[in-house]
Amino acid sequence: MTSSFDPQQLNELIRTRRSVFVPQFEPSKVIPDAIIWQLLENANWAPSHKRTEPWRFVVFSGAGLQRLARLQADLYQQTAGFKFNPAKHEKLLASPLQCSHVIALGLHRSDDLPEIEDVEAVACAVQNLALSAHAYGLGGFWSSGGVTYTEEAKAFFGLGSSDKLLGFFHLGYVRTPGSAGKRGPVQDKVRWVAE
Ligand SMILES: Cc1cc2nc3c(=O)[nH]c(=O)nc-3n(C[C@H](O)[C@H](O)[C@H](O)COP(=O)(O)O)c2cc1C
Repeated sequence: MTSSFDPQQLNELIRTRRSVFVPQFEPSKVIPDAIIWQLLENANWAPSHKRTEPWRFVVFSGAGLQRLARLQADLYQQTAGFKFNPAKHEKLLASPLQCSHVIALGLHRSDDLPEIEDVEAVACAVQNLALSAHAYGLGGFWSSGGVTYTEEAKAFFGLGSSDKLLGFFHLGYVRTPGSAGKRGPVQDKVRWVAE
């Protein structure tokens, strides 16, 4: 079977995708929801063992970003204890408002698979989302900070007690591109057995 895709384009897309962080976003420039749906559709085409499709997304935009900011900051205040850091609290309040959209990344547990397979499938979905954002000329990054792994956050994102919140994908138009990426040689991570 011959492919109608250009592998060079895919190589370029994958290798030039960079995490673009909130201070690099164009403030107050909003991505059309139709594009966000394309990113979500591509995320939904990720593979999953037994087709459990464990990814669950909650999209925040407009006034929803303020709700997210308030929720994160309040939850952090309630759960941080002696580690409470006012600068972190301030950042949790401010950073969603500098994004076009923030997508909470949830994992819905399947009863008949090891948890790691659900995590793997959600990670595939998030990578589809990240590459799609890059293809549309958007910036974004996966954050697992803030309230990500707190039990208290789950209910707000429609997750049950055995489900997981894996973080947030922040999205915006790029004002300041990141520096070139860097990876160690793939040869150092591969063992090739041919005989
Ligand atoms: C599961 C996961 C969690 C991450 N969490 C954070 C985070 O909390 N804060 C952050 O600045 N970057 C986070 N990142 C982004 C990484 O810092 C980034 O991917 C890495 O530096 C490589 O850069 P690149 O994405 O431009 O190739 C996360 C990435 C992954 C895959």
